[in-house]
Amino acid sequence: MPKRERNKFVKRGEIISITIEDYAFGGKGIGRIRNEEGEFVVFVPNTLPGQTVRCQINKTSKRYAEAKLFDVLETSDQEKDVPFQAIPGAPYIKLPIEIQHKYKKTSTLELFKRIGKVENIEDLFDEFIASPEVFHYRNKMEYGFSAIRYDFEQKTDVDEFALGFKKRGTWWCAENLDKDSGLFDAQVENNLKHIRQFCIDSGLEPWHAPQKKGFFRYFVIRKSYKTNQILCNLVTTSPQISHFDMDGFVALLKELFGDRIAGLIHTTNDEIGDRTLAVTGNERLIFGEDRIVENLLGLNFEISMKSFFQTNPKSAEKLYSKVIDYALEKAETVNGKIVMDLFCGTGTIGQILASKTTGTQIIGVDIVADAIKDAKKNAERNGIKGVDFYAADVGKFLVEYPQYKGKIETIVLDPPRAGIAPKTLDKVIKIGASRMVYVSCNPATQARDTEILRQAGYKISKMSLVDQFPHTAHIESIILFEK
Ligand SMILES: C[S@@+](CC[C@H](N)C(=O)[O-])C[C@H]1O[C@@H](n2cnc3c(N)ncnc32)[C@H](O)[C@@H]1O
Repeated sequence: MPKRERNKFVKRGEIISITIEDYAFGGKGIGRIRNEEGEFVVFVPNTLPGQTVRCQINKTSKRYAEAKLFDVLETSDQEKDVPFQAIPGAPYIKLPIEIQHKYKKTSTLELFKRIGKVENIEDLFDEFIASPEVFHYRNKMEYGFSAIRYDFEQKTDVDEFALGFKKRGTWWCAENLDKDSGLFDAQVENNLKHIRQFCIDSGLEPWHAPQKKGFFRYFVIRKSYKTNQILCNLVTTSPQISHFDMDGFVALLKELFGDRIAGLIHTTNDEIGDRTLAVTGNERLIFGEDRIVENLLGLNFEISMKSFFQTNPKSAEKLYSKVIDYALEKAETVNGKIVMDLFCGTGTIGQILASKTTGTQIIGVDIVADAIKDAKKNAERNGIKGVDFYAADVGKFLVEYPQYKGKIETIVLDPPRAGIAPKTLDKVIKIGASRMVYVSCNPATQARDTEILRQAGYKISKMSLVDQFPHTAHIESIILFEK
C-alpha cells in the first residue's frame, strides 16, 4: 500500500481558525498557514476572501488540506448587509453581485487553463451574462421538516420541530426559515412560519433523521413567473395520514396565498434513507392542478412537480438565447438540416431552436421518460413541427441509430453536472459534426471534456458564462466548439 503523505501543518479532524485570502473555482476559499516549515494551503468551501472562519480539516495531503466550514468568525470588508434571513444555500448573498461575477469569471477561466489546457481562454471569452433578477429569482424550493433544530443563538442542536433548510454540513438537523431568504418568493417564505405552526398543532411528529421516523418530511413549492401561481407538495410518511387534517391544511394555504395556489399534491414517502428525495413516493392530487405553466422566449412549458426545469427562468431565457445565437451563427448548418439536442430534458432548447429556424429537424434525447413525455406534450402545445424526442441513454441511442453518423453538422449538448461519460463523448465525436454548442452547469467537467474534444480536433471558438444562481458558487457555461 502506498505510504500516506503527511504534512507538518494540520491533522485530519483538527479544528482551526483561518483567514481566507483568495477564491478558487466552486466557491473554495483559500487560507494559508505560515510557520517555520513554510506555507501551506487550506481550502474551505463557501467562504470568501477577508473572512476569518472556524473549520474542521477533513482531508489532508502533503501539499494542501480541505476543511469543512463551521462558523464565520469575522466577516469580510466586502460584505454588505441585506434584509434577508441567511440560509446555507446562499453563502455569498452579502457580497455585492459585481464582486461575485468577478470571482466566478476569474476562477472559471483559470480552470480552463489548468484542466482544459486552453491557454488563450481570455481571448476566446465572449460575454458574462448576469441574471436579470439578482434576488427572488428561483422558481422552486424544497423545505425540510426536522425533529432537531439548530439554534443560532445557543449555537447548538435542540430537540424541537423545525421547517427550513438542513444546517450546512449536517444531515440530522435543520434551521427554521422564519422570513424571506431573498432567493425565492417573499410572500411564501414570510408565511412559512404559519405552515410550520399548523403542522406543530397537528400533534404529528416531524422527521427524526437519526431515528428514521416521523410524519412530516418535506414541503416543496414551484412557482410560475408567467402566472405568479404556486404549486405545493406536502411529503409525509403514510402510517398516520388519517390523523392529519388535510382539509384544514388546504384552507390554510388558501387563506395565506388566495388565488395564487394552483394546487396541492400530497406525496407519501416511507423510504428511510438520508438521501431520499422530495420527489420520490406516491403522488395524490388533493385539489386544483398538478402542474403549472411557464413561458420561455414566447413558448409555453407545462411543468409537473417531478420534471426538470431551469430554476431561474428569466436567466434561462438569456442562456437559451446565447445557445441559439451560437447555433445560428452559421445558419446554413442548421436551417433545413438535422440538429441533435442531446441531454434535452423537457426539450426546451430544441423547441426554441425549431421555432427560430426553417425546415430544421430536431432530434432530442434524454434518459428520463417523464421529461420526454413532457417534451412531446409541450411541442404539441406550442405547435412546433419537426421535433422528435427519444427516451434513451445518449450513448446507447447513438449506437442504435447509426444512420446519423456524418449527417449532422450541429449538435447541442447539455449534460448533467458529471459531464459526458468518456465512452459517450467518443460516440458523440464519431457523429462528425462540425459544430457543437456545449452547455454545462459544471465547468469543471466541461473543462475535462474540452481536453478530449481538443484532441479530437475541436477548438473553442467562443465561450460565455451565465450567472444562473446568484449568491451561490454555481455558474453555467456555454462553449461553441468548431472543427
Ligand atoms: C442539465 S439537464 C438538461 C436540461 C435541458 N437541456 C433543459 O434546459 O431543460 C441534463 C439532462 O441530462 C439527462 N441525462 C443524464 N444522463 C443522461 C444519459 N446518460 N443519457 C441521456 N440523458 C441523460 C437528465 O435527465 C437531464 O434532463
